[in-house]
Amino acid sequence: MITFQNVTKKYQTGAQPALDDVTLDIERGEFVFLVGPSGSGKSTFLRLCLREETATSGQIYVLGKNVKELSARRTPKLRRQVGRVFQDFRLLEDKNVFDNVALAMQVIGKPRHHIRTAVPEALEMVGLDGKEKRKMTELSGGELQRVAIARAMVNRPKLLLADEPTGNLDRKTAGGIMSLLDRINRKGTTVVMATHAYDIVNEMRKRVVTLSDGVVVSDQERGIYGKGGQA
Ligand SMILES: Nc1ncnc2c1ncn2[C@@H]1O[C@H](COP(=O)(O)OP(=O)(O)OP(=O)(O)O)[C@@H](O)[C@H]1O
Repeated sequence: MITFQNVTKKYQTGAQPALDDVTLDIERGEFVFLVGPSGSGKSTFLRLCLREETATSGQIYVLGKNVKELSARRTPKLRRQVGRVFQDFRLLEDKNVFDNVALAMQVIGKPRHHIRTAVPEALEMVGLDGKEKRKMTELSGGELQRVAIARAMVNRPKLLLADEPTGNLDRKTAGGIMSLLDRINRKGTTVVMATHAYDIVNEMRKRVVTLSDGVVVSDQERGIYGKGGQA
């Protein structure tokens, strides 16, 4: 699903590489936590997967495609096949719940009748059925993240990349979001989640890849992080 072969990423301004000779395989169906201190390279890893940044050296394969060799025309196609969730939700404030999710289908030209059935299904999956008309200002943080997850999943991607998706949520709300991501994974979507939240990582007992200064320092099945774990 994702393969990094000896990937190094140096930003122009940085003296140290953000990722330094990273080799990693993520298989179809896995749930992987990417952990490590601030600045260890987690977001860089996720951005490289979608060619938002290009590797300085090494090879990256995502969904069977060599990311470096993708033409400008094919890059958007890859991005459309990958769902994404962020700490700050990135929703459109002036649109309601339905429209925020529908937009992900409209931009890729899905027909209106398909949107009319797929959006309510996605909202039901995240537990927001009945809230289609709500504005973003009328939702809690947890609900906003559920809208963002519905938007990420409405086109049924095989891969979901989540960058600190619980960072703005309290512990209990974060737990609800993690149950939802777990359910999405169990239905077959590969999930890669960058996080600092050691309590969540330790509870979930999934694969944990730990980065430190751009280097993979550990990779554990059913791993733990912080307090008794790595990093
Ligand atoms: N656009 C950029 N230009 C220059 N340097 C960058 C850029 N983005 C990230 N870096 C640097 O690359 C390194 C890795 O950053 P990255 O954002 O990938 O880390 P992170 O583990 O996601 O951190 P955080 O947990 O704080 O989000 C850091 O030293 C950072 O300062």
